[in-house]
Amino acid sequence: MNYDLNQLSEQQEKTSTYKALGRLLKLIAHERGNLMLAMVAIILNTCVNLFGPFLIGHAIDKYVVTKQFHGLLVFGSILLAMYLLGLVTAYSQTKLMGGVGQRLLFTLRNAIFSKLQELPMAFFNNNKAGDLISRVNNDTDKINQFFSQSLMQFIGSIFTILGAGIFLLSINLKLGAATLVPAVFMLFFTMVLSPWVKRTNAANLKSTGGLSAEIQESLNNFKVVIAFNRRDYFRERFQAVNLDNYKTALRAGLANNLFMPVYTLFANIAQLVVLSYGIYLISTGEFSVGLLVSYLAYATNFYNPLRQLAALWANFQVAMAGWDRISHILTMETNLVELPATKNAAAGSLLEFRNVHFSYDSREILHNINFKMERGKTYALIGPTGGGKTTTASLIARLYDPKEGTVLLDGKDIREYSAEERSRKIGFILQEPFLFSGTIRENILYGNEHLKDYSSEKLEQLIQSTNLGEILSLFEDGLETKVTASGDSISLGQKQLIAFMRAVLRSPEVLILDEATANIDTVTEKLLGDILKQLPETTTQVIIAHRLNTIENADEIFFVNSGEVNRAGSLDDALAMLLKDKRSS
Ligand SMILES: Nc1ncnc2c1ncn2[C@@H]1O[C@H](COP(=O)(O)OP(=O)(O)OP(=O)(O)O)[C@@H](O)[C@H]1O
Repeated sequence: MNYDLNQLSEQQEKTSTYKALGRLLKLIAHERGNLMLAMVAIILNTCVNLFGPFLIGHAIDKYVVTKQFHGLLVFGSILLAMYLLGLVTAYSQTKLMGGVGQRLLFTLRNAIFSKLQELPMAFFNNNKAGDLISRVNNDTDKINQFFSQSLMQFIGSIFTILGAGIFLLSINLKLGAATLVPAVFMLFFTMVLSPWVKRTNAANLKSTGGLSAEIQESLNNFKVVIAFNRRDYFRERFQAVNLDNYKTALRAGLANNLFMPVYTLFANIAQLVVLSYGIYLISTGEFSVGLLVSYLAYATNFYNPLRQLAALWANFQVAMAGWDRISHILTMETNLVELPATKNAAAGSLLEFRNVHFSYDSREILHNINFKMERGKTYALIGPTGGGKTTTASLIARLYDPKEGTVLLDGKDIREYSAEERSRKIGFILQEPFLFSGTIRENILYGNEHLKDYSSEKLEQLIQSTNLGEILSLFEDGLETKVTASGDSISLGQKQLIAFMRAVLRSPEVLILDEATANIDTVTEKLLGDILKQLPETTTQVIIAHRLNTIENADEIFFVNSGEVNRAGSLDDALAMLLKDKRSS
């Protein structure tokens, strides 16, 4: 599956707007009641606006021309009541649709975020966090803006246009037809221009995503930026994407604002037609002054909402471009599907790689790998940098699936385990452990749901009984030690210690340590070694290490390099293999 969202957008640029709209409307299907109420409000509002000019024209011909001014008072009162109804209906529809828009925003953000939680590593390897943030924050808001501010105006405008059109044609067919001719040109102009408007808006949203990704990258790497004094480097990169964003925004602005002046021109031409043709008809006695006044108002009522539609149409195109970007995420599926469980798992090795091939992209990283790991034993993976150790460990933890072949856990294809079962069985301490802002206690509880209701005392007892007490005592405030966002308030070694406690407390059947002690002093490293020795006898350990002293107690050593995983025999053999590799490279 292709997980690159930006590449996908290019391939699917021609998605039909109406299909996309259909899918979006499904998301607010449960708001049917509110939508209907808002619709009633907008229809009432439209009727008020449409009948006003008719009543005024009628009053002029019947009471002003004949000088019966008492009737004007009655009509004035009716008009006032209608305008008040207009106020109430306009307020109601704004309030109702504001709610619908905000709830849609809420639902969309939840849906995208839950989808992001389901997607596999490959998705995150292919997309920048900043771009994803922009989709969750910015693109969803574009849709909210359309629904809460524009949709009802949109529908209201269409009703007003239809109503005014009917009045125009029914008052005088010839004059009505002449008045509507400019509208046909407007329709044609809109149809031709819309796809381009949507494209320019999509390019602008993509560029906003790129801008957000750039900011995120430079903020994440601020230490390197400062240490190398390369602020100018990121400044230049930022300026480049900012400039691109500025240009795409200008283009989108130009596209969005092109409708309005053109529509205004057509509306003015229509007024000219009404005036000149209308005066001609009065001179021939076919038309009255009152009717012409009403007629001018209806022509305005027809063309003003059309002009408003121009602005709303641009908002609609922006919202649809945003929705395209969001729906690409929502339609993504994880490629790590769960296979139906087979009944009889053949008992045997705890872990087995059977004819495994793996590549991230086109370059093969692991080629036809076969090995077994037994329960309760300790295995070491060694090899040169970039040799494929972390990749092998990632396949054991099913962060990825092999392109070919099978990884078996406890005799069963690893794909048959549910994500919960698998993560209960396998503990993984990553090269760069990630901590959440909060306390050590909260970080330890992450992934250890069964300990959630433990009191601090009970948790401390457990920590002592699993021999982790000495590690915890290295932190001044124990379990309550504060960890700030992304764990920058503590050292890398301390992070590894917390990740170590988190993994050991889960009592996994397989514990993978990927360079897990690389940043820890020798005394503490020995302490961790002692704790590992005291893990249940059935725990299988897979240790990835560059420092050979950390693996001297391993039962078996695998040498991972150039797509192969080979048994290294003794520690001396492993060292010889490493040296040979160094010399030949
Ligand atoms: N997400 C990824 N996308 C594309 N290629 C990757 C990715 N992760 C790793 N690789 C490539 O796969 C190869 C093996 O990487 P891996 O991290 O497994 O090596 P390693 O032996 O663990 O290295 P180290 O000792 O430096 O941690 C490397 O050439 C690396 O460039």
